[in-house]
Order: sequence, then C-alpha cells, then structure tokens
Amino acid sequence: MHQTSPGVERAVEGARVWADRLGSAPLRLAHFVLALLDEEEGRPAVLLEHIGLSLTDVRDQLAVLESPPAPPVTALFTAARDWSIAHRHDPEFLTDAFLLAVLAADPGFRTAAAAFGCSVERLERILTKRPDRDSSLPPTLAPVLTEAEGKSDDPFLASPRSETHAPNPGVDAIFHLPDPTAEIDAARVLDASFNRAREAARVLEDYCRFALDDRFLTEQVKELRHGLAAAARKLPAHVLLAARETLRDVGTTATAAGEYQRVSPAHVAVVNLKRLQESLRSLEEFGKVFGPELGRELEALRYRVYTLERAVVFGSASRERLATAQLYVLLTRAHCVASLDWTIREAARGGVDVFQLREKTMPDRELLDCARDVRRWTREAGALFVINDRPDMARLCEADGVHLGQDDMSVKDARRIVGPGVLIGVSTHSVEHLRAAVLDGADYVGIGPTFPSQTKAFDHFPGLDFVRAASAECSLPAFALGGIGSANVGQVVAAGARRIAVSSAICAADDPEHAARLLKSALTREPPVPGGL
Ligand SMILES: Cc1ncc(COP(=O)(O)OP(=O)(O)O)c(N)n1
Ligand SMILES: Cc1ncsc1CCOP(=O)(O)O
Ligand SMILES: [Mg+2]
Repeated sequence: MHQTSPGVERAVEGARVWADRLGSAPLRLAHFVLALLDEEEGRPAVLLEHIGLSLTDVRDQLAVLESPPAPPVTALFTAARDWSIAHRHDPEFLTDAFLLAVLAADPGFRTAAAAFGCSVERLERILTKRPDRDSSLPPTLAPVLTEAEGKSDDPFLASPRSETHAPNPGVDAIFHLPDPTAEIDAARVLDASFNRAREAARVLEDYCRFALDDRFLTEQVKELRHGLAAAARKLPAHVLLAARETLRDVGTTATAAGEYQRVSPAHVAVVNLKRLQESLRSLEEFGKVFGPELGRELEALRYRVYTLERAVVFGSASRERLATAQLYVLLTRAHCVASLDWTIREAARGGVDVFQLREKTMPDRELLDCARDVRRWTREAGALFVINDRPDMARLCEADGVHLGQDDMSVKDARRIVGPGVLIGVSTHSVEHLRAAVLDGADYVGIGPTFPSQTKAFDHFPGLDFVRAASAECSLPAFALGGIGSANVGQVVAAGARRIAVSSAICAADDPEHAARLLKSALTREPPVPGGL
C-alpha cells in the first residue's frame, strides 16, 4: 500500500481524463504529466516554470507526443516512493517525486521530455540541491544520459557540465539557513506571498488594460510583475517547493466577511493594490531572513506599488470628476472683450465646463480678490474653477483645482498646499512628460501646444502627433490646447482628442456663448475615439 498525496491521486484520475480527451485507448506517460500540470499552483507546474519553461508550450508538445503506454501505476508509485525516501526520508511522496518517476519510466519518453527542457537530471538537481548530474532514480527508471539531451538547443542542456544545480548559480549558498525549520518556515511564507503578489498584480493589470484602457498603466503593472518574477527567481526552487504544503495550509479555509464583496471594477483594483502591498511587505520582511539583498529588492517593488496606487486611485477619482468635462477655457481679463463675469456667464451657457484664471502679472492681493470673484461666478454658472500656477491662491479662494506647468511647483509640493481633494493639472509637451504626470499623481493633463497661439508664444510645437500619441497612451483626462478654434478643432478631434482647452477662441470672441457652442458641438459630434482623450 502506497502513501500518496491527494495531488498524486488527482493526477492519476486526471491522466485518464487526458487519455479520453486525446482519444487514446492506452493510458500513456504523457497523460500523467499533463494531469500533473493541470494544477497551475502545484509543485510540478512551479518547478517547470522556475526553470524557465512555458507551461503552455510543454502542454502543447505533450499533447501531440506519441508517448509510450504507462506501466502499472504501482510501478510509478514505487519509483516515486523510493525517490522520496532517499531524498526526503518520507515514504509519502508528493507530486514532484511522481513527476520524476513518470519522466524516468521509459528511456524514449525521458529523451523526448529532455528535448523540450524537462530533463530528469535537471529537475532532480533543483529538487535535491545536488550539483552532480547523476540521477538517483532506480536504474530501471534512470537510464544513462542520452545523446539527444546533450545536443539540445535549450540553454540549460546545451552545456550541461558548466551548469550548477540551479538556474541562478550561487543562490543556494546565500539562501541556505543553518536551521532547517527556520528555512522552511520563511520559505513557506515567501512561496505563499509570491503567489499572492503575482495574482494581485495580474488582477490589477487586467483592470488597467480592460477597464481603464490605459496602455501606460498596464505596462507599469506588467513591469512590476516581471520585477516580482525576477525577485522570485533569486530563491532556489527547492526552498520554495519544499515549503509548499497548500493542502495543509490552515488559511485556505478561513475567509474574511468582505472576501466576496466587490462593488465595482475600481473596488477590485483598490482591494488588489492593498493585497499587493501587503504581500510585498510580507515578502520583504521574510525575505530579510535570507539576506538583505532580497529585502531591498522587494522594498523597491513595494514603493513602486504605492506610486501605482496613487496613479490608479487618484486617476479614477479624477476621471470620475472630470468625466463630462470637455471644454476648458483659460481666462485672462485683458484678453476678454467684456468683463470676466459676463464672459463666464456667456461661455458657460455655450457649454464650457471648466474655467481657469490665468493672470501672469497681476499683483497677489488683486489676484486673490479676482480669484474669489471668479470662484463665485463659476459656482453660479455650474462650472469647475481652476487657478493657474498658484496652489496657495487655489487654497485661499477654494478653487476646484490648480494648473501647473513643467517649470511650476511639483505636483507633490502643490498637493501639500492644496490637500487631497483639489484637482491638479499638469502641462505636458511630450509622452515622457505625460507618463511622469500620471505617476506624479496629476488629476488631468494639458496636451500641447498644438498650433501657434495668440495667447502665448512657443518655439516648439508637439502638434497633432502628440495629440495622437497621448490619446493612445493614457486614460487620464487630457485637454489638447494651443491655437485651437472652430477652424481647426476638427483636426484635433480627428487626432483622438475628446477634450480641448482654449483661450482666445472664447475670451476674445464677441459672442462667447456662440463660440463655445461651436467648439462643444465639434467635440460631441464625433463618436468618441476608443481610448481617446
Ligand atoms: C489646461 C492648461 N494646459 C496648459 C497650460 C500651460 O501651463 P504652463 O505651461 O505652466 O504655462 P502658463 O499657462 O503658466 O504660461 C495651462 N495654463 N492650462
Ligand atoms: C497657456 C498655453 N499653454 C499652451 S497653449 C496656451 C495658450 C492657449 O491659448 P489659445 O487657445 O489662445 O492658443
Ligand atoms: Mg504655469
């Protein structure tokens, strides 16, 4: 009677399912391997991924391989048990030992598996930390190393004798702890936390990609996932695998009350950002048990998640607050044909959603008085009010937002003045500026200058190309500006913009309501471009 683990029992049942699925009358060795790989979090799958194999590729190759009929399952059990006794002093063998037994059960199959990277020797070395190449499986199940394996293109197999026992040479020395219980305990936390962090990052990536349609944030999360994978590779697989006992994990049945409640995709993102931070903190702390390097690397990843959280969470709030804002006007009293309050009233009637007070030379006391007036008039008109350049003024006059250029105060410093509830806009002139603004926590961006402007002189115009690039890049509210009027707004919309900011086209118009209406209808006429500004 063999003592197997539930994972092995599931694999034996799964092998029959694979045989049926592939239309094979005899049960073949490949069917066992396919069944073992069905459990993505199981030891065999983790082991193969650790050595750099793609599970999809391995499955595809196994599915078409004409592998030999399997010997009686008791023979496989015996080989796995003997291996487990020899290496783990435990007759109760686990799925990884069973995988080795299956791969070694037939010389032809062993060679075929080695050719696509699943060499018995290579897997065994990782599981046993042994630097030598000789398999310790019983001779019947462990034929000599074949020619085919030595000639493989696989980097792990191409020069087998130069390879040490793990893909990351030297890590065992670093990670080996003198107390095996401490090693297993710490490794078990790391194994679970890596899985948790990887899963949370995947959920977040899906949110950025499919819910936000945000290419830049999606790439940021993907990079983070790769950073996690790179950190995980610094730990030898045998340390993690030896510690993996999901079936005996007391936490798998304990669920918190809120576990199944998610009110929106944004809520899913927030929960998973927290989950990612918590797992990284756990990784960082327990990683320190194995040395300072891993702790430091994981700490850097955790800080990246905080930045990402700000971009995703603040970004979502800004997207919501500015969801319907399409037409934004920069007001300078001297450029208006009549008074500011009349201009605001008329323009708001024509559909202006946001007004910015842009007074570059007004003395502070006058500016604050003016800003307080504009605050009142914009509130009456039901529009948002932003003040240019000056977070201090924004705070004093209770503006809805402040706008900052590349040479103005940083978002971080402005945030300290205006607090969390005030919108911060940032001028951007390139994709690099745009990416930085997203990570800095901007609530919206200005995109420009697009065309030569009567309001401000420029010597460089990122133009419509930048409008196009920006609309493909990020989901933060973005207003194209610079020389935009009724004559060229169509080109801006065609380049992907759904929001614009203008000054002279409305301030200097005899009929600001009509001018605003023309621009607004150009913005709303076109069907929204997917991922457009
Ligand atoms: C909505 C919007 N976008 C860009 C700007 C330009 O800001 P900045 O580059 O700081 O130039 P000044 O306007 O301060 O001269 C803006 N004001 N608003
Ligand atoms: C301040 C500023 N920054 C980029 S374009 C611009 C002025 C926009 O005004 P106009 O719409 O009159 O060109
Ligand atoms: Mg400025």
